[in-house]
Order: sequence, then structure tokens, then C-alpha cells
Amino acid sequence: MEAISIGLLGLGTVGTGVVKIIENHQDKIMHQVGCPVKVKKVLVKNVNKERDISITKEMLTTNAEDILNDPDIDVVIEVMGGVEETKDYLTKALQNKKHVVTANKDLMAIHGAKLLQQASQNGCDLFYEASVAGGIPILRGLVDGLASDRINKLMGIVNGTTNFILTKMSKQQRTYNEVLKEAQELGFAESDPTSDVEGLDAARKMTILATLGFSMNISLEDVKVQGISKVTEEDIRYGSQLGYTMKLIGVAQRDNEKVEVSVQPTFLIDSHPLAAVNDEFNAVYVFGEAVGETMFYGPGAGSMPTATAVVSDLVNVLKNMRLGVNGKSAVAPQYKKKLKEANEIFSKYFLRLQVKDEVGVFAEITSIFSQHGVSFEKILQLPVKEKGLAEIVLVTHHASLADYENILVELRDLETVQTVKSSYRVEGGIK
Ligand SMILES: NC(=O)C1=CN([C@@H]2O[C@H](COP(=O)(O)OP(=O)(O)OC[C@H]3O[C@@H](n4cnc5c(N)ncnc54)[C@H](OP(=O)(O)O)[C@@H]3O)[C@@H](O)[C@H]2O)C=CC1
Ligand SMILES: N[C@@H](CC=O)C(=O)O
Ligand code: NA
Repeated sequence: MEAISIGLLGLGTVGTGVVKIIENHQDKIMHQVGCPVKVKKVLVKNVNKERDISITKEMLTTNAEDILNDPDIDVVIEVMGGVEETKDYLTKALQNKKHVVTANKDLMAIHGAKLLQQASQNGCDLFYEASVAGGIPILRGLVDGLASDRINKLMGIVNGTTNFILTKMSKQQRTYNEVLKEAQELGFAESDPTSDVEGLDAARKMTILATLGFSMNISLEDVKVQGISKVTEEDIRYGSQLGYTMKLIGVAQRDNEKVEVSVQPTFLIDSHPLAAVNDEFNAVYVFGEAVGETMFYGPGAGSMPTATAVVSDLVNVLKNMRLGVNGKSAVAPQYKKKLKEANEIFSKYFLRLQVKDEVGVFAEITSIFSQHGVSFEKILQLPVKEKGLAEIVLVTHHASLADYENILVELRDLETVQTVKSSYRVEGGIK
């Protein structure tokens, strides 16, 4: 029985896992698709690089054309990363009627709409399950499992590297730099880990999730992003004292026809299910009008978990080939994009201030909040080493982003406020 030939772009952390799964799970794959599957050619940068997988040099190439123009190759699996060059490769593959599976959230967040259109025009499948939350089948969960429901909120931990870092900082009091290095060694981080720690990787994933979840063309520019590089051990400790766990949270929320999408370090009440998601694990809460509250959980990064999602997409392509229905699954966004204004975005906030330890300072500060109609859920005042100073930690009740940003401006103008040390969104607790 003739095998289906695959072209692989990339043989790094994920690509290596893809080759291993195709080899080790060949029987299960064959049973589902009715024929053997083999990797025919692999694009790499350096054919002489040491790899923890046995592969013949004949299978390796540094010329993408050897794959994109090979008439025997039916499916191109892209696990090389990068955006512009990779977009050109995948466009060529689709024009040559090759189906595409990718794990590339950078590419899909920026050029996904165009590539999906090209796939449909060429009768090709373009699947990208691995691009969001690694091995968790969240995209199929949204598109298939919750196809009948109207999704109003998606909230989750969608970056394994930062979750690994925050977990070790919180639970083992390890330093940020030491844990980031370990995450890189474990293959969780992007080639440029700035993408992880500054929240961009999570923002790209939230772009993809919100586009599918809300059936609206959300672009990366619509996502407000803040990473974890400025989170300090002190913040984590203060938060823990108040019963919070720090996580990098992506939120996409729809109220009526307007949406907000953001990524930021967030204090979760310790009892929140997402507070228990640790290390490189991810989890996505999906709130649907009919289904209510669901949560998808699993490894968001790493070779084999991510490769599982890639090869599962491959199996779906091959199943469609057997049925002759390739290129028919993508559905264009249904709704026109409408973004919320700052006065329509509501949350609770954690604010840490260093102030002069003088009579009346506290009243001065709280009066600014009350002038904007914002009250408090928790208040903590602590002495600090510097003489004549004190630290105040405030957790507000729900406030609009517009009001909160105005309050921060007025606090910074106060002579008695030395520094606004930190400010974080808070999720969970008293409504
Ligand atoms: N790591 C993870 O846990 C996850 C990664 N992803 C995504 O999967 C993709 C791959 O990630 P990962 O496997 O970690 O990346 P790696 O850096 O480990 O591997 C990249 C691979 O692509 C090859 N490559 C890169 N650029 C080129 C180029 N211009 N020409 C030819 N070959 C090239 C490299 O070649 P060589 O080996 O010769 O250097 C390497 O084999 C990325 O888009 C990433 O965002 C998605 C989910 C999870
Ligand atoms: N660098 C990413 C890899 C998976 O998408 C992460 O840490 O989640
Ligand atoms: Na996934």
C-alpha cells in the first residue's frame, strides 16, 4: 500500500517529536487513515547539527524547494518558526496544492486570515492546533466541541515558559533569570524568549483564540500586552499574603457586540482553578452561553505534547483526503470587529504604593479613589526599611480601566506618594 509522503520544515524541539510520533504511533495512524505515513524530506538550517534523533543525511535539506516542489509530498508540516520567510514557504506549498499543518502562532496571528483564504482557494487544509496551548486540543474544542454555543469569555494560561517561571518563583523562591534559563534548556521557550516573557507569545495565541471563539477577525494590534519581566519576588510575596497567586493570564471577553483582548500578569484568588495550573502546563477557561463554564488543561509546551497536536492535525488532513473533503473546514469570521473602550473594561486591581509615613496621607490617597467611585476589597499597610516611608497595598473592587488609569495619574502627581511600585489586574474573589 503506497505511503503518504510528508515534508517537514524544521527538526528542532517540536519537529523531533513529530518524527518520533509518526514512527512510534504508525499503527494507530495507519488504522485511522488506511495507509502508511512517512516523512520524506526535512528542511533544516544545519545538516551537520547533532540531533537526538536518528535520521539519514539524505533526508535533510537546506533548500525548501526540495519539499515545496516535490510532487510526491502531499502534506507540509511547518515547525521551523519565523514569520515572513515561513509565510512565503507555506503560500508556495498551498499554491502547489499541498496541505499544511503548522505550530506557528506568530505566523497564524499575523497572516492566518490570508493563509486560510489561500488554503480554501486551493482546496487545501490548513490546520494549526499546536499553535495555541501546545498539546491541548483547544482549537478543535472551540470549533467542533462548542460549535453550537456563543462564547462570551476565554481566559487562560497559554504560555508554558512564563507559567514555569512564575511557578518556580512562587513555590521555590527561585530567581527569574535562573528559571528562564531552565525553561530554555527544557525546550519550552521560543528561540527568542523575549516573546515569551514580554507576553507576545501569549498575545498571539489570544489573537487566534479570540478570532475563533468570537468568530471575529481579531488582530495582534487589538491585544493589550504586558509581560512578566517586571514582576518581582516582593510582588509575589505580597500577593501571597493577601491570598493571591500570580499568573500570566490572557483574557478575551465579549459583552454584547464589543470585545476586549489582553495579556497581563494577574493575581488570581488562590481558590481559582487556574491558580493550580503550574509549571509548563496551560489551561483555558471557556465560558459559553449554553454550556456554561468549561476548562481545557494540559501541557502547553514541550516536544512530545506539542508534536501530539501536530500529528493529530496531520491525521485529520489524511482523513479528509480519504473522504475527498480537504479545504472545506475553515469558516470565515461571522461578526464585524468592535473593540471596547477603556471605560467599558472592568476589573479589580492590586496596587502597591510607597508613601510618606505621615498623618493624613492615607486619607489623601483614598479620597482620589472615592472621587472616581472606586472602593476597596482589601487594604494592607506595612513599614519599610527607608525611614519615614510606608508601603500601602490596595485591592480595589471592580473599576473601569479608564477610572483606574486616571487614578494612577493623580496618585503619581501626589507629593506624598514616593513610588507606584506595582499594579496588577485581579481575578476572582468577591464579585
Ligand atoms: N517548543 C515548544 O514547546 C512549542 C513550539 N511551538 C512552535 O513550533 C515552532 C518550532 O518550535 P521549536 O521546535 O521549539 O523550535 P526550534 O528552534 O527547536 O527548531 C526550529 C527548527 O527549524 C529549523 N529552522 C529554523 N529556521 C530555519 C530556516 N530559516 N531554514 C531552515 N530551517 C530552519 C531549525 O534548523 P536546525 O535544527 O538546523 O537549527 C530547527 O530544526 C515555532 O513556531 C514555535 O513557536 C508551538 C508550541 C510549543
Ligand atoms: N514558548 C511557548 C511554546 C509553546 O507555544 C510557550 O512557552 O508556551
Ligand atoms: Na493546542
